[in-house]
Amino acid sequence: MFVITSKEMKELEKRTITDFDISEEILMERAGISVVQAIWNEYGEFSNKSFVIICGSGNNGGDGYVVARDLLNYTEAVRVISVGHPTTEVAKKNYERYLKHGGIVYTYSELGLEGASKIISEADIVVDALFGTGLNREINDEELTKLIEVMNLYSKCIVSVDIPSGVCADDGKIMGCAVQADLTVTFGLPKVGHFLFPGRELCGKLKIAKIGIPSLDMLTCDINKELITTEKLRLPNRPRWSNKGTYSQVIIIGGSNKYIGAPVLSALSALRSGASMVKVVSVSKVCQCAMSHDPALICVNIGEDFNVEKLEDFIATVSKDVVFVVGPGWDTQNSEEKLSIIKKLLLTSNTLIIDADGLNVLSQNIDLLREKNSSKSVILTPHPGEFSRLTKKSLEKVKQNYELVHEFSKEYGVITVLKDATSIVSDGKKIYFNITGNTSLSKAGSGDILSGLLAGLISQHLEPVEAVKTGVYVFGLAGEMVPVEGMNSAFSILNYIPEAFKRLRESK
Ligand SMILES: NC(=O)C1=CN([C@@H]2O[C@H](COP(=O)(O)OP(=O)(O)OC[C@H]3O[C@@H](n4cnc5c(N)ncnc54)[C@H](OP(=O)(O)O)[C@@H]3O)[C@@H](O)[C@H]2O)[C@H](O)CC1
Ligand SMILES: [K+]
Repeated sequence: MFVITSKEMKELEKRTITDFDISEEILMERAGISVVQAIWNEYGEFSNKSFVIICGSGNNGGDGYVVARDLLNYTEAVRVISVGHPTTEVAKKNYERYLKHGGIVYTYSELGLEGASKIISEADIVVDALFGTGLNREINDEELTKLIEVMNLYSKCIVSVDIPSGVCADDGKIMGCAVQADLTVTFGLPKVGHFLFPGRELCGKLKIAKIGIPSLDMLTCDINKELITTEKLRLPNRPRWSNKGTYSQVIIIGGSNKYIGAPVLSALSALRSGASMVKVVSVSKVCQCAMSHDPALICVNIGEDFNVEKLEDFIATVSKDVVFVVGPGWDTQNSEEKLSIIKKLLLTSNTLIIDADGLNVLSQNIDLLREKNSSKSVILTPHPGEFSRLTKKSLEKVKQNYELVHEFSKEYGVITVLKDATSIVSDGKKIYFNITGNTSLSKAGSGDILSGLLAGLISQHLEPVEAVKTGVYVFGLAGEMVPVEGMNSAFSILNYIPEAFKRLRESK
């Protein structure tokens, strides 16, 4: 499903109006009616319910007046609190129509905070039509801030029109203060702010209503952002005649005497996601740990401690058809030598996933990525801390920064997975958001599982970007399958990976 910014939404709206002769009025009418329908579907019939609609001065408020008018068809218990007189032609029209239908409007300036609080607390459902995609600055007006606080404090239930007022549609950030909705009904296509935190949390349940905007193909509009959903995801093809040689080997280079388990988690995850042969190349203790967990793993022991020559010798023997994962549990000692290993791996034509300390080492010389073999796919799987080191930008600046993920991937010719509660993937062309998962994944070791899972999918010949999309989605699903959220070790997530794949296969 495509995801858009407020600017893109305005462009789609404009083309719908000019190229398809569907007026702004029709769009607003349909937007308002779709909110009423969504409320009915969610909360049941209206005869025993009371409503208050908080309308701002723009078209979001205009939608609110349509909602109010349509609700009058079902109940008399409808009130509007207007915050500023409607300023656009269509909003004005719908304000007038509501009045003509006998609708009651209180102005916030006359009611004051106390009066507004009373009306809000008495209503069963508060419809938030204060600001939508037109919010263009921080809300710093004291009276507005107080109103939003009162809505959050006293409402029994809030339904936001398009987006919770105060949430920036383009990045999900709170612009001073914001409404916490129970249900949000958006129009046409979801906006980025619906999927990035805190906006994602403030939406409550999200419904996407069709209001008559033609498809992107018809509008000849190129949108480069998508939400990862099951329909388009690819799964590996495993022909019945295949044998272990049909698939690529997965080779995990990582682990240290400090972090013994990380590469083992990665390796076990690769097996769970379908890899046929997984090697762990590491120090003795890691190899022992790997063997004790699964004798089917193949270990290449480089000695008691990190040994660059032995690693180089091993890499020289590796055939073409391999997926490398470098970094889980590596630690950052001997970073110069480790950097030289990454350089060697970048020169092979095999797919390379760089994770964890592999990324921390790489951040000392990011330009190494420019030397990669041109036919090669490189995947980086940073969490925000690692991405901050890679880009030399503050954590604040990189968190959820989908444009940066996009630019970085384009600049270095890599696929980047910025892992977070909403993960962001880019191959430098498109941007994908993944929203599966929960806090069962917020655990040490879960990143190692993801890198192994991606390697397992690529070993079964999925295109790297397809593997990444499927991988992050399935990884999230596996996290959601933990019986009690958060009460788990990362290790237990491994058990849910096959089941998560099954669920994805069945849902297609
Ligand atoms: N896009 C579509 O296809 C459709 C959209 N609809 C609805 O329209 C809104 C967007 O409407 P718009 O009029 O562009 O914007 P808003 O209603 O969200 O807000 C604009 C008004 O708010 C003022 N504003 C903005 N930021 C602040 C702030 N921080 N503090 C105070 N006031 C603020 C702004 O004032 P200006 O001074 O900047 O002019 C405007 O007065 C969309 O979200 C949908 O709900 C359609 O009806 C259906 C089709
Ligand atoms: K709103």
